[in-house]
Amino acid sequence: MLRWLTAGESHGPALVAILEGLPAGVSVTSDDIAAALLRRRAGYGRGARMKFEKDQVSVIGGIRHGRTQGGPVAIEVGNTEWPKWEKVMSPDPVPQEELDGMARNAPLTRPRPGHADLVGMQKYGHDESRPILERASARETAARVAVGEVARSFLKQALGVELLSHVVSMGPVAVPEDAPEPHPEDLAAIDEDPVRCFDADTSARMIEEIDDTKKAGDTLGGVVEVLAYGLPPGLGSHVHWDRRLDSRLAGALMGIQAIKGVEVGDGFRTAARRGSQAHDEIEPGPDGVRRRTNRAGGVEGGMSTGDALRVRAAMKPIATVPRALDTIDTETGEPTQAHHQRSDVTAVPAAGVVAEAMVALVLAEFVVEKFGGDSLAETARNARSYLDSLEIR
Ligand SMILES: Cc1cc2nc3c(=O)[nH]c(=O)nc-3n(C[C@H](O)[C@H](O)[C@H](O)COP(=O)(O)O)c2cc1C
Ligand SMILES: C=C(O[C@@H]1CC(C(=O)O)=C[C@@H](OP(=O)(O)O)[C@H]1O)C(=O)O
Repeated sequence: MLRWLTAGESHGPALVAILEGLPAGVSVTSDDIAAALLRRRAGYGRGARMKFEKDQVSVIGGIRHGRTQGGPVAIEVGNTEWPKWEKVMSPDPVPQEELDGMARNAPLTRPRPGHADLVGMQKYGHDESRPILERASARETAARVAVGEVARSFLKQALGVELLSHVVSMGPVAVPEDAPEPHPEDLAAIDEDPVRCFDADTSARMIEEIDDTKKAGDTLGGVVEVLAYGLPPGLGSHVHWDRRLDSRLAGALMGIQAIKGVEVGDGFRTAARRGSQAHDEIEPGPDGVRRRTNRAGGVEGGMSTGDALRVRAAMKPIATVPRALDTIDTETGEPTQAHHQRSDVTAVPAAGVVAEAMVALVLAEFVVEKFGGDSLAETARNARSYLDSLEIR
C-alpha cells in the first residue's frame, strides 16, 4: 500500500511530506525534486511571491546516496520567507506587545468569496481567517510535487511510464480541438512556454488574455490536461467504486485547491455523441489487440487499457481578486470589500504541474497494489511477468 501525507502552513517555516510504501532502489535526488519544484513556480501570471520566495528542499529520510531504501521518504520544503513570519506564525505563544501594531498580524475579518476563509472560520470557530487561509493556500502543493517527483521516478524506472501536462485553456482562450497531442519528448518545450501551452498561437493569445485580465484588476482560471504514456492494461478494477482508477484520479485532481471539474478522456464531449461515435473500436494490430481511437482516455471499466491516459482538470479563477469582491466584515456584520494584498492573476500553468504530481501518486499507488515488490527490480520483474503472460495481447 502506498500512502502519503503533507503538513505545514503557507507562511510557516516549511512544508513537509511523507511518502510510505515505495520499494527500495528507486533513483531520485534532491536536485530532481528541486527541479520539479521549479517547474511548479513558473508560469506567466503568477504573483510577486513566486519571484522573491525560494523552495528549499531537504530530504530527511528514506533516500540514501540517491536511492530509496524502502522506508518512508520524508521531504521538507523550506519557505525562505519564514524570518518575516516568525512571530505571526510562531507555534509557541508570543508576548502580545510584540504582535501589537504588526501589520502582518492584523486580524483578517473580510473573507474572500471563493476562498476557504468564511466557511473555515464558521467551522473551526476562528474570529479571523488567518488560521484558515494558511492551510487552504495552494502553497501546500509544493509538498505534493516533491513526493510526486519520487512517484514519477518510480513509474519511469519500474515500467517506463512517462507523464506530462499542458494547459489547454486559459479563461475563454482554448487550444483548437484538432491540435496535436503532446508526447513525453515535448515536455521540455511545454515547460519553456510561458503558459505551458503546446500550441504557440494559442499561447500568445493566452498571454494577451492574462495581460488584459491583470489590467482590469481581475483573475483567470482554465483547464489543464495530464497525459501518461506506457501504462500496462489492468491497473484499477471494475469490481468496486473505490478500486476504479478513474474514481481515484478524479478524487486526486479534485483534491487540488481551486479545481472544480475533472474529465477522463473526452468526458463531457462524449456525453454529446452517439454511441457509434463515442467508443473506441477494437481491432487486431501488428503488435496485438488495439483500439482504433482513444476517446476513453485510456480507462475502461475503471481499469487502464494500455492506451495513453488522458485526464483534464478545470480550475476556477483565483479567489483573491484585486478589484475586490463584496463581502462582509465578520466583526461588524457590515458590507465591505474582501481583503487583498497580492495574488496570482492565474495559476493554471502551475496547476498542471501539480496535477501531474497527483496523477503520478495515484498511478504509483495502483502499480504498487498490482505488482507489489519490496525492491524496484522485484516490481519491474512482476510487471514484466504479468505482461508476458497476458492471454489476450
Ligand atoms: C498553484 C495554485 C496557486 C494558487 N494561487 C492563489 C493565489 O495566489 N490567490 C488565491 O486567492 N488563490 C490561489 N489559488 C487558489 C486557492 O488556493 C483556492 O481558491 C482556494 O483553496 C479555494 O478553492 P477551493 O474552493 O477549491 O478550495 C491557487 C491555487 C493553485 C492550485
Ligand atoms: C505560495 C504559493 O502560492 C500561494 C497560493 C495562494 C493561495 O491562496 O492558494 C496565495 C498566494 O500566496 P500569498 O497570499 O502569500 O501571496 C500564492 O503565492 C506557492 O504556490 O508556492
